[in-house]
Amino acid sequence: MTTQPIPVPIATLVHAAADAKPAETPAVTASGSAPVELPRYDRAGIRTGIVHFGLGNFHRAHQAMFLDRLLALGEGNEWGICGVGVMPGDARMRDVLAAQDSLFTLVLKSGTGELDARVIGSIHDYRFAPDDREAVLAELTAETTRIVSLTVTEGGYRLPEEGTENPLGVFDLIVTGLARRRAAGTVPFTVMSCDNLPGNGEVARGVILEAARRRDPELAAWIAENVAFPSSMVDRITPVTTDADRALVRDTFGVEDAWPVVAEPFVQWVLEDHFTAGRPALEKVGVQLVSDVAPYEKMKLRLLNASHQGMAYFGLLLGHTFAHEATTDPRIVAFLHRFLAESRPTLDPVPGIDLDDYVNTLFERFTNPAIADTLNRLATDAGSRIPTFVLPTIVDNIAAGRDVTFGAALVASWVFQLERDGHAQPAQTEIEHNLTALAAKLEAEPRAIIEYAPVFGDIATHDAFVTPYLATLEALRRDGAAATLDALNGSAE
Ligand SMILES: NC(=O)c1ccc[n+]([C@@H]2O[C@H](COP(=O)([O-])OP(=O)(O)OC[C@H]3O[C@@H](n4cnc5c(N)ncnc54)[C@H](O)[C@@H]3O)[C@@H](O)[C@H]2O)c1
Ligand SMILES: O=P(O)(O)OC[C@@H](O)[C@@H](O)[C@H](O)[C@H](O)CO
Repeated sequence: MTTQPIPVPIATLVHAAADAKPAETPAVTASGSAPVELPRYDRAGIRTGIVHFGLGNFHRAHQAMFLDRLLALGEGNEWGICGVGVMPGDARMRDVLAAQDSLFTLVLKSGTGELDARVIGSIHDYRFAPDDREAVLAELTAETTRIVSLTVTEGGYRLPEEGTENPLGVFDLIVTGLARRRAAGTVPFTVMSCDNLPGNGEVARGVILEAARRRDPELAAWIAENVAFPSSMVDRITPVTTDADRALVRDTFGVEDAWPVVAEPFVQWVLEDHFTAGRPALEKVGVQLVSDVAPYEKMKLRLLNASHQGMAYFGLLLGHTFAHEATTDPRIVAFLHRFLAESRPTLDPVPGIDLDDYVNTLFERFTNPAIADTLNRLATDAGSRIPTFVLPTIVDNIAAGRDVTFGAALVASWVFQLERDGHAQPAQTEIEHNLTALAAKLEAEPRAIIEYAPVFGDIATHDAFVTPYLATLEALRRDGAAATLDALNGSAE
């Protein structure tokens, strides 16, 4: 019989490790537990160099982990992270981080059952904008803050209507911070988007310049001239934390942690080396610094993220719950391979990457059962994800005169699933509410959703898309998902 370790609060463990002599390292973990790496660097010496908006699971599994690696090398004290939350739901992160000295456990789970646990110490502060807007602005105006990074989701890059104020919005805060730095003669920070958007740096730049222009065109011109907006490709599949994850961290590693993060071992960060006021030595910890990130981003968004969309709606329609279930269903595997074959001609050569190997690795990652990524997570906010991950491929293929049968079928799978089951999460945005209303009209007006320009642009004017889209939508209604996939997969053989 195995006995479970007596769990120790995460901050207690880390403080004990910091006080221990190097030779005593193993003794500081909870007795009887599997080993967990603890930060052994002096956290008291860390200063905020990065303010991060949208401190959720992905940031904690990715950027915070890379900075933790740098700190473990004895470098980067001036690049500590201060998280900022602006959404009401971020109050929970505020409370958890406050209760555990901003520490959390990152558990990497391989497909063959190995676990690797590390307590991450690079986040050392957090501000919740609804509590104290000025405290956020103080972080943004401090000369020592040299990078402002973002993971605020694809939908987070929409500005409110002109004339509508949102003083707690990410971009209002950033523009106010930049305006104050300009007035004080302080060098501006770099804005580093780490969201899954093509040209994420350019997208962030466009939104920030527009928010600044609404306030003061001269401020917008100063930002355009002086602020760097590097683009990046970021990758690590990071699901939502479950109670089972909390129990695993407690019972296997002996760590009491209210909000650990579980992720896959694979990690990649390709980043444009363009910074206004310096950057951490990220090249020492595995980040690829490049002059042009575009081919990497295009590959990742059009292959990985688009496949996530391809498995999500068909997977849910076939009764699956998890990504690894959907990607071991032969119907979905065949569909995804055909969809990827359609996408491949739209990619540019990617330095150092063989696309066949890349796709094979994707399937190994998707089928990792330990990650238990839910299709519901992948299906959330489809109104932002379909135009980001799927439509650009369709548009490029139409322009080149190539077939778009599988891209159009993917879109139809989303629309049919939306009509049948509604959104994966309760509708929050105006776009989601409008999509709900359009889905209710689909029976009489099958083009209702694809003519909705905020999501689809003018794609409904192209018969090359509309014809296969309507055919799949009709087949889904008439024959169901399994028969529709069989017909699609068979037709392409
Ligand atoms: N989870 C992954 O596998 C993964 C991998 C690569 C990239 N990403 C990127 O990171 C983003 C966040 O993913 P996550 O897993 O951390 O999600 P999460 O739900 O754990 O965290 C999202 C964070 O963004 C904030 N946010 C959401 N909408 C916002 C808005 N309109 N304005 C300001 N803040 C907002 C939330 O409050 C939260 O703090 C993704 O949308 C994607 O762009 C995620
Ligand atoms: O997080 P999103 O909204 O960009 O997209 C959902 C998933 O496709 C995404 O989180 C992937 O898991 C991730 O991009 C892998 O690196």
